[in-house]
Amino acid sequence: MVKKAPAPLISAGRATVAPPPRVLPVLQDDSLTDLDDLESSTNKTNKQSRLTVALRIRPLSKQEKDKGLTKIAQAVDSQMVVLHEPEPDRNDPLRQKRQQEKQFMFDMAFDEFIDQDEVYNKTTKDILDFVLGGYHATIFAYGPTGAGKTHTMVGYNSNPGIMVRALNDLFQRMHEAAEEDQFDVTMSYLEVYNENIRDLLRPGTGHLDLREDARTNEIKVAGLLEVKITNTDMVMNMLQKGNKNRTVEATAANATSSRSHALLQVNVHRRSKLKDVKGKVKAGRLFMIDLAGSERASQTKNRGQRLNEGAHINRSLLALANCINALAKGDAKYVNFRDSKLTRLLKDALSGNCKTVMIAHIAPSAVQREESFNTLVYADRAKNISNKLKKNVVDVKYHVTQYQEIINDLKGEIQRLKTKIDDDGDELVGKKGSKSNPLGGPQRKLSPEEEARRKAEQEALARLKALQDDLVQTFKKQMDLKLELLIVILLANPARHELLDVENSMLALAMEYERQELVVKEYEADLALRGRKPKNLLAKLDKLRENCGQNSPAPDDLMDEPDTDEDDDPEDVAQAMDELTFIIREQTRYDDMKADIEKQLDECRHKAKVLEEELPQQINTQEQREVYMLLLRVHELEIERTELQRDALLREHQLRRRDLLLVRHEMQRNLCDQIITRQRQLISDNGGAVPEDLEKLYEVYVQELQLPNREREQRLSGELNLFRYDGSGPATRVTSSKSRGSSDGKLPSLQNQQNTLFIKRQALMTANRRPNSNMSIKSFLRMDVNP
Ligand SMILES: Nc1ncnc2c1ncn2[C@@H]1O[C@H](COP(=O)(O)OP(=O)(O)OP(=O)(O)O)[C@@H](O)[C@H]1O
Repeated sequence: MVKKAPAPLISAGRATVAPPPRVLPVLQDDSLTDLDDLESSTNKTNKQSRLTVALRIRPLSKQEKDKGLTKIAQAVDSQMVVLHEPEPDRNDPLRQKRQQEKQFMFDMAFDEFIDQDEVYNKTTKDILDFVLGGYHATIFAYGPTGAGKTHTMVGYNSNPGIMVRALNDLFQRMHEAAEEDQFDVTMSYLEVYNENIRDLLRPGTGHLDLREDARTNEIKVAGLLEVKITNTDMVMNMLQKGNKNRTVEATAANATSSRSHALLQVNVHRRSKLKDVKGKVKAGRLFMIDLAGSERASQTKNRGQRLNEGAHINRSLLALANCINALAKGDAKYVNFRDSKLTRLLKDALSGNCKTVMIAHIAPSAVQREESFNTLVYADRAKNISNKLKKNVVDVKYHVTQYQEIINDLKGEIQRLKTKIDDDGDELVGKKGSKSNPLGGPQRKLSPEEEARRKAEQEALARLKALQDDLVQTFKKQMDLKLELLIVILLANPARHELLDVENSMLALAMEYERQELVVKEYEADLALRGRKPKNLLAKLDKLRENCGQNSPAPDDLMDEPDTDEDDDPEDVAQAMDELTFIIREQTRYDDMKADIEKQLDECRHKAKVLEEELPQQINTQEQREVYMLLLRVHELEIERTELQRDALLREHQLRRRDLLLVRHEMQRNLCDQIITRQRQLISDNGGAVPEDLEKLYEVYVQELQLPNREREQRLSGELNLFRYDGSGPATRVTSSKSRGSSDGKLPSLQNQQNTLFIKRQALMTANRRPNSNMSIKSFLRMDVNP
């Protein structure tokens, strides 16, 4: 029996991991708020996450090259894979008629030149944030035997695969976050061999059973060893141990063929070291799976035991393929996960609460064409599978209690010490004064020095008390001000009385401003085209804003300046100006309120600092010092709590704002579409011929609309680089890199191009409105526009 090369040992930062907290059952928290970037790939309305599918093609092996095999599979770009037909058989007319190549699109495509690091970075690196944020994630390698699955997932000492890289990275990140959070990490490693589950970390335990948790529907392996890991060295040891125990044999198709499916599971419990009032623990889970490869007996030339293994492997992979088929059709109800242990283990990854990445593998040579084609088809189908994502938050009851206890203890301690100080003060007075002379004897007259000392002590005590009260007041005021500031930031429109909608309203104001500004710009452009005197309305608005900023006494007057032009402004323009004036004043008002509160807060902070410096000098006894320290601590804790609440609200607010921005981009996009479509219609109505280069540019535009986002950006910027409009003639296709873009060597921004289109459309419409005027397409194109 051949064993796989041991897992590599690469050292990385160590992270110390705290002992596991006592946990209550797993809660499902639907919020996805701390995963901004990853969330963009999930549908926010139903929190569905589509399975991410990557396709990797391995290089031809030396033996394949020696045999003169040619490559028929190729990644033509970062997403598209093409599978060519082998040389057509002249004697087979059916084959000759077959389409010469098949194209497949995936989320990512990696050709032979893409190294392990890049594959890891693109498929898995970001998933770690997901896991550390309390989500479940699975990365699994799929494909026929010898296609490179183990190479990708496990790798070699010198060139480790995803499992090692992910665990190293995980510990690195935990190390970086160790100041704020505590982590509790466990791992288990198992294989499914001949439909039996074996513990790779404790192979002596025999076959293990699968159980389904009736409450959570989670599949569990009974008796599987779960090792608590605290650093990367430990992880590497465990991985090496597990890989040594994995069943690997030489076949004709692969000298180190995995005869089993290997599943590495890492559980990460994360909780805040800060006094987290919510007391939640995020329970993330990462599955990394190296499947055995499907095989054809003719290719592997297996006999006996190997043949039996192959049959088991094929059967479980067939069950997996059936599940993929059913899930891709959206028939989640009728998916039969029970057909094999593999599919039962993968149930969550394929249809549950899990962010899943499938890395499909194919070999490039013509000999494996059938297997490659099948893999591509299944990988393609898998793209249609979606999972429902939920953050897994574990409630740790004692965490909250503990936090409350800290405050209660501190308060109790303060009370005890205060009482002690009072008693000491009384005792002091009793010893020295008449009121509580314990002996009841005649009072001794105090010497002038004693009298002066007593007076000084009393004064010091009174000062200390006053300072304490002052400090408490300042802390309170500071907290009030912080809250007030929060309210001001959030409260953009007092009329609506919706605290959390402030920034949204501000944004809405800004959007409305842009919209109204467009009306004014359009009007100014129209005036310019008609040869009328410009009104400089925008400059007036700028001035108004400037004056508002300087608190000029009567900004209203600016807008009431008599108009020198004989015509009044059209109604819509006048309305737009009114709106714009109103918006500017509103924005200025909110800016002022915000600045005012911030100033008060600064003053308060300063005062607190002075007091904090002053107070210790007045403290004479240890007890007083302790009271002071405890008081500070209590207030610090309370401020901390307020700040946490504020951060949470701000964060929520930022998310809303981002949503609004998306809506706004979409609106802009629609506007552009309308402009382009109507402009084309106008050209066609006027019987004008669209120049070829402009037509091509339009084709690019239409194609670009149909492309997925990332490719859209690349393609559009590439294509736009080829076109240039210099204002002096028809747009030209530019070939030399030097002459690309505008005169300053830069490509005009998309926004500028849209503005250009917009202004030209206006010009054409205005010109054609005039009697006896019909602007030609040529002059339209030649028009000198400076958007
Ligand atoms: N991207 C790659 N670059 C270089 N060599 C590769 C690559 N992928 C695979 N190989 C090599 O191809 C051979 C087969 O790869 P591997 O064992 O990973 O295949 P597999 O899909 O896991 O096969 P099986 O299902 O039989 O276990 C190995 O010698 C491996 O080193």
